[in-house]
Amino acid sequence: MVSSAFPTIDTPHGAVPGDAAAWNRQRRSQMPSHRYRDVYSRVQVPLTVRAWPDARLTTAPLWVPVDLRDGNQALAEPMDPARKRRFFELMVAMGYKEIEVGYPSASQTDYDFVRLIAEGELAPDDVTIVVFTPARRDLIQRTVDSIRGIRNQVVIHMYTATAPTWRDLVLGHDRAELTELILAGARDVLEFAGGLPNVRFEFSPEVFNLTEPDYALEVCDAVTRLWDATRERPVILNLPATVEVATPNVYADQIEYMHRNLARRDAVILSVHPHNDRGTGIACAELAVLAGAQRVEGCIFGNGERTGNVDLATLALNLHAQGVDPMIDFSDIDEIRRTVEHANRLELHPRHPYVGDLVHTAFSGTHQDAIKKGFAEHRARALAEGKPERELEWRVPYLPVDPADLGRGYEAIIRVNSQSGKGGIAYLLETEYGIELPRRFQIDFARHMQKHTDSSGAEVTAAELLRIFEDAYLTPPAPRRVPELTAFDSSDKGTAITLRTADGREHTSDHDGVGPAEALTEALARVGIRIEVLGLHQTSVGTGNDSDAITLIEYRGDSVTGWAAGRDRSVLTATLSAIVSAAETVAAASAAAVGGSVTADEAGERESDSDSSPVRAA
Ligand SMILES: CC(=O)SCCNC(=O)CCNC(=O)[C@H](O)C(C)(C)COP(=O)(O)OP(=O)(O)OC[C@H]1O[C@@H](n2cnc3c(N)ncnc32)[C@H](O)[C@@H]1OP(=O)(O)O
Ligand SMILES: CC(C)C(=O)C(=O)O
Repeated sequence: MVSSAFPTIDTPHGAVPGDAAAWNRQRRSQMPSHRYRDVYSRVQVPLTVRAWPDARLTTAPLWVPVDLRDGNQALAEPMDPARKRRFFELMVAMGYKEIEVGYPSASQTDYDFVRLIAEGELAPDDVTIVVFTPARRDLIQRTVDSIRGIRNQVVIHMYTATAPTWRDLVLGHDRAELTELILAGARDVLEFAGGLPNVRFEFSPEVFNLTEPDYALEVCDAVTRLWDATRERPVILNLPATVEVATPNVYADQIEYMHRNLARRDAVILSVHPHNDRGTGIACAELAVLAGAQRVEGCIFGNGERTGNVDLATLALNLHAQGVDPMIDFSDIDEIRRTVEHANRLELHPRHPYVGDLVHTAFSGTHQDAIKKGFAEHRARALAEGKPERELEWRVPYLPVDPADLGRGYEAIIRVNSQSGKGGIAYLLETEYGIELPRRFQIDFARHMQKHTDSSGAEVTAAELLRIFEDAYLTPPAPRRVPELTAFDSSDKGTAITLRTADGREHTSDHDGVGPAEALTEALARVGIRIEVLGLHQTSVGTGNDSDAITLIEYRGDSVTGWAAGRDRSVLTATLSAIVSAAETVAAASAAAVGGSVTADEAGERESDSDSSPVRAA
């Protein structure tokens, strides 16, 4: 219940409590939003019952990349022939079967590229070539000239804007006059290309999304009648959201309206062509397919006029990520990206869906922890089910798809900065160096890391992580206080240990019935350094002949608890080093403590010279 004494803020679903300042701000901002109510208002769609909200995407639509036409016309520097060719070959290799290759009447480069296809071996037989033209006789003729002799299936794609603002301001025609202009163009297309058996036709009422639905329907039906659309020679009706102006549900309604009401529906391939002005081009395309669209035009990674055409890569990989085969090969997404960036001379954003440099990377601790656990579960399930990891159902949290599906490795998945936690740190050391850290050690190490990242503010690479690990655990504090271990002889009968104290005296002791770690702690106790090893963990760094053993110990001294590590080719020496390193911290803490327990961190700075190891004999 909202108290009447308390200010409220209006929301789309009623008033909610809010503070007075927010309330005042909300009454009026400086934005002149009222200017946009009429010009770009959405059209009214006469649809009362809609099926699209309950529909599901179960198969890929027909994809038509228009990078070489719509994408190209949006570039500051349109593609040169070499770039066009490389891009075209990429699209063919990825599996696209229908490709809009240009606007042959617009430029010699576009014309020549179509001729190159017509005269050469560039396009495999099963690839349909689409050429684009306005409804102008001279330009239609030139377009048809460009495709002479081509062996491939061809689509001649004719367009004219049909929305009121375009009719009034750009073309200067009312509805009837514009219909006549369009039909004249359609007749020209028929006259020049109707007799070519490998040619089909496409019509786009440009700015369909701002065209009155009844007029869009009238024009489209008139065109399919004139072109005599049949199941054998279907006509493509492409309904563009040329400038995206409304929420995606409105576009879905518009498409469903056309889908239900078009004449010759079974002789029409219903196509959509969303742009991305509101940032919802993807949603428009997906909902349009739910609403009846069978074909989608767009650009790979979404180049195109203003904010771009709909991004075909994201659309396809969205399908992939929900278990539907996109029918296009994205298994080397970085190579695709390199070619697209080269052709367009535009870089992709690091957070671009599926392909950006950072889209498979987690910096934040809880995400890293979840990913690490997800990977561990994935590997364990692969072993348990005896299946290759690449074939298992994917359940790793925060990664909607397995980066390996896109040809990416796992190196970039976890990166460490001040937002990271123990999980990410452990993951990086394990994947880069093979060092496996026990959970309690991870917690301790994460504190060291946090100090480092808080003060530097920067990202930490795996190599820096290893150095911080070495400084924190492998390098004993200075000055040295623990007697030097000069002899360590272990046999079935027992262990003899010699320690040399600072005054040069040697202390030899025998230890029967205990392991090497316990023997050393006993020997240290005899020279006054009491240390208890609470836990001992073995791991290694590196692989094969280049690997070193690492021993991690959790210890308790008189006034200090903590972790220490030792590293050596031999497991025994690594273990003894870890104990001596712990003993150094205990001795330093005893020297420093005035009472109470201190942690290893508080016991003193560690020197960075790793040659200072006091273990000599083992
Ligand atoms: C939404 C889209 O992506 S549409 C595609 C847009 N792409 C491009 O424009 C790139 C290629 N375009 C070009 O190279 C040139 O604009 C050309 C060759 C097509 C035409 O050039 P020009 O003859 O110099 O005309 P210009 O571009 O200045 O103006 C367009 C004219 O065509 C008319 N027009 C525009 N679209 C169409 C159309 N689809 N059908 C018929 N006429 C049209 C305009 O009303 C204007 O007529 P006007 O001169 O009588 O006022
Ligand atoms: C004319 C069509 C296909 C177009 O490019 C657009 O509307 O953006």
